[in-house]
Amino acid sequence: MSGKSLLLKVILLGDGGVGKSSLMNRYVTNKFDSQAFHTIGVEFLNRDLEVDGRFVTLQIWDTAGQERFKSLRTPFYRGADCCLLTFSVDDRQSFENLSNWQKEFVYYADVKDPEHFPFVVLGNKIDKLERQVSMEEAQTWCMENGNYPYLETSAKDDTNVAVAFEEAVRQVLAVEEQLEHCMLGHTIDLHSSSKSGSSCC
Ligand SMILES: Nc1nc2c(ncn2[C@@H]2O[C@H](COP(=O)(O)OP(=O)(O)OP(=O)(O)O)[C@@H](O)[C@H]2O)c(=O)[nH]1
Ligand SMILES: [Mg+2]
Repeated sequence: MSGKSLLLKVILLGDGGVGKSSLMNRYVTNKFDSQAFHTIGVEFLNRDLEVDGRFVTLQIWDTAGQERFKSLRTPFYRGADCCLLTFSVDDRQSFENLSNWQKEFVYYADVKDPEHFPFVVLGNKIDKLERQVSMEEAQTWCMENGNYPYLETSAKDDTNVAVAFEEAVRQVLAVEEQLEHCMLGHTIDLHSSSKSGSSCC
């Protein structure tokens, strides 16, 4: 199955101004705009990549973080394979709002099994000297809220941007593999007289 290209939808959520559009644009067009405008509603861009031998078309959905655009962004959460919860390391409030973003996503995307949904947390703008959130604090939040991967990025300097999107793909593939494994377990179970089939689901 490694020959087929997989279409994955990943969605960037987080407060207005944390750098979601800048991360997407850096990754897809390798450009950075220091005077970027706030996003209104949603925008998306595609990029093809290969991760661990799998060919993937990543459809990156960039949403408007400002509260007044809530009704324009939430209809687009459904069908997302991965959610990138983004904050800015120089903006404490954007870090404290991560839980709200997570809840908003789970609700509007109608995620059936939130505990196993692949979230990845990004602390952006690490090029800035005046930090308000330490790496340790962000890592602790990730551990306590679902053991999510945490990556520190800079869209400006192109630090860890590709790594972040690749990690999103890895998280989705890992969940997919687990599901395949479970389904295989059930198949074996149906034809087996013993009750020793897989019970991972
Ligand atoms: N220093 C620095 N500035 C950044 C970085 N990423 C984004 N910015 C700047 O931060 C501002 C906001 O960036 P955006 O990408 O528009 O933020 P956003 O999260 O898309 O904001 P909304 O569309 O309102 O939700 C812009 O002026 C960017 O140039 C970064 O890594 N480092
Ligand atoms: Mg934006």
